[in-house]
Order: sequence, then C-alpha cells, then structure tokens
Amino acid sequence: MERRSDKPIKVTEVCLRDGSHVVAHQFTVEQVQKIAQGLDEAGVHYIEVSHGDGLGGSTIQYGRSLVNEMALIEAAVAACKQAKVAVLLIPGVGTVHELKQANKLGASLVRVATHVTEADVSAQHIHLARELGMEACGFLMMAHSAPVDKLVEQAKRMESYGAQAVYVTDSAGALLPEGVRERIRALRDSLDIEIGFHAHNNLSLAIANTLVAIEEGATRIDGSVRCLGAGAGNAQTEVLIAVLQRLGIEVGIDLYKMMDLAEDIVGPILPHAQEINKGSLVLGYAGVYSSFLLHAERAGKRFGIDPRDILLEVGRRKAVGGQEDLIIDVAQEWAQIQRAGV
Ligand SMILES: CC[C@H](O)CC(=O)C(=O)O
Ligand SMILES: [Mn+2]
Repeated sequence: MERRSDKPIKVTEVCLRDGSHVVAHQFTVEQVQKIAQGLDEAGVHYIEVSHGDGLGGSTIQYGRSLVNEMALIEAAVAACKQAKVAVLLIPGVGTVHELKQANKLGASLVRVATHVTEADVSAQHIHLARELGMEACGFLMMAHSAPVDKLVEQAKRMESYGAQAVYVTDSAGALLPEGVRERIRALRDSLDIEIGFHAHNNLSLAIANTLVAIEEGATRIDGSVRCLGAGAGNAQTEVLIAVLQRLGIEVGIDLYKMMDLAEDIVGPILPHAQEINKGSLVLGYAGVYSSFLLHAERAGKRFGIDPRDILLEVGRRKAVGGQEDLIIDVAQEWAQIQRAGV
C-alpha cells in the first residue's frame, strides 16, 4: 500500500474508554489494571481511559461509573511501563479541573472532542493541555455529518489552538470508504499536523476505512481490542495489527500478545459478543452516535417499542452527542403514536 505519510503509525487503544459504553461504565480497577498491563506489554502506544463520554461523564444523563475514573486512570498509569495513558474530554462534560487532575495522575495526552461543527469550544482545553505539558489532539465527532470543507475549517481551528493532531471521528460508523478518503485527503492537504482516524464497525467497514485513512496519510489510528467499543465496536485492534503486518506496515505491536489479551482477558468481560446486530447496523445506516445504542435499547424496553424506530428518528433529527435525553422524548412520542394507531 502506498502511504501519503512516512511518519510511523501510532495506535490508540480505546477499549477502556469507548468500551466503557458497552459495559454501562462498570469497569473495575482490576479489569482496567489487567487490560492496561496487557496492552502495554504488547507495545500499544496510547491507552485511553475515561468514562465513555469522557472526563466528567459519570452522570445520570450518560450513566454513572462504578468506579471514579480518576482511580481507573491511576490504575492504568501504574500498570504501564511504556504506553502513554490518554484521556478524552468533551468541553462542558469535562472541565479544566478534571483535566488537571488526570494530568497529575499521569495522563499525558488529551483528546478534546467536539461535534464536527463546534471546534471553537476546544480552544481553552487544548491551550491548557499544552501549558500542562500534555500532548493535545482534536477529535471531531460525527465527521460524516459535515461537508468536507467544513471539516477542514474546523480542523484548522483546532490546529491554531495548538492541537498536535486532529482526528476524523466516525462516531456513527456511517462513513463509506470514499467518504473517509476525501476527508483525510483534504485534511492532509490543508494541515501541518498529524491526522487521526477513529472508526466504528457498524457497517462492517472499520478496518477497510482505517486502511483508506492510512493510505491517505493518517498516522494516528484508533482500535479497540475484541471490538470493545460503542455500537459494534471500533476497528478491532488485533485484526488491524494482523492486516497491517500483511501489508508490510510495522507498528511495533506484538500480534500474539494482542490476540491472547483479546481471548483471555477482554473476551470474558464482554456482556455479549461484539457483533453487528440490528441495533448497531441501524446506527451506521441512520448515522446515529454509537454510544446511543444502549440508551435506545433501554428506552425501547421501557416504552415497548422497537429500538430501531427510535434510532431512525434520532438520526432524522440529526442528534449530536450529549442529546441522550432526546432518545427518551422520541421513544415516548413514538409509543404514543403507536398506541393511537396513527
Ligand atoms: C460520547 C463520546 C463518544 O463516545 C466519543 C467517541 O468515541 C465517538 O464519537 O466515536
Ligand atoms: Mn467512538
């Protein structure tokens, strides 16, 4: 494969953050410690640890964490000899207070996440991270939902605030390969910093899309071991490593160690196998936030309706991250419509 960048590829493992959605934010210290140690020993570069919705996400709206995320960050840092511990922060959900705390505990990279059209709210947190000596990246969520020129404009803002990389974040797993190609290519042509890509596997395209991103110059790549991420999960890290090796792209991660971690440690803690079921497929099809899946399934049970109807309507309304309460509104309205036989 011809790559547009000759920089080494750095992998960020997101199972201890994006995967938090799958376990309804119930990770234990022991689980985090074991998984972080396994990832570190395998040679993974960055391990992201936070509530699924980022620092400060433990709320009634998003779901309460079993264990305070600071204790989980501390456990991950203690378990790592070479890997850097990263955190995700959505401005407003997380604050500078939590960022400083996470940094004190040893987190050395923050990804400041905003909706794809709202990069301006990341300025304060990116500036602070750089002042603290942390690495700072921008994370433009729901990247499928904005035209390419808008994405470029927003990414440039993040670059101007001091971001060292900007991610195309396919939160809904809705992007098709050509959509990834045009987005990464446009960013590569317009920015001087690294480009990252974060996939979700709802349309079974996470690995394929990640390869397109790498071809077009992305060097920061996300994966989740055993697909432990929201919806149908992310690019499955151990599979991605195997595919990259077959392509002759060496990222310095031990494939057998990743496979063993997936099989022996991560597999047993999954509440169910991470497959593309009807719910996750609808996420990709309708362009809905992957982290909305559990909320829609719960609302479906509560109101006696099909979660797919909720997700399709949420997609029609173009819900953005943080609008989990809209899921309840939609479910309630849908149930009323069905009762009325309209
Ligand atoms: C709600 C935050 C979200 O899970 C961040 C992320 O991983 C994404 O947008 O895909
Ligand atoms: Mn995600």
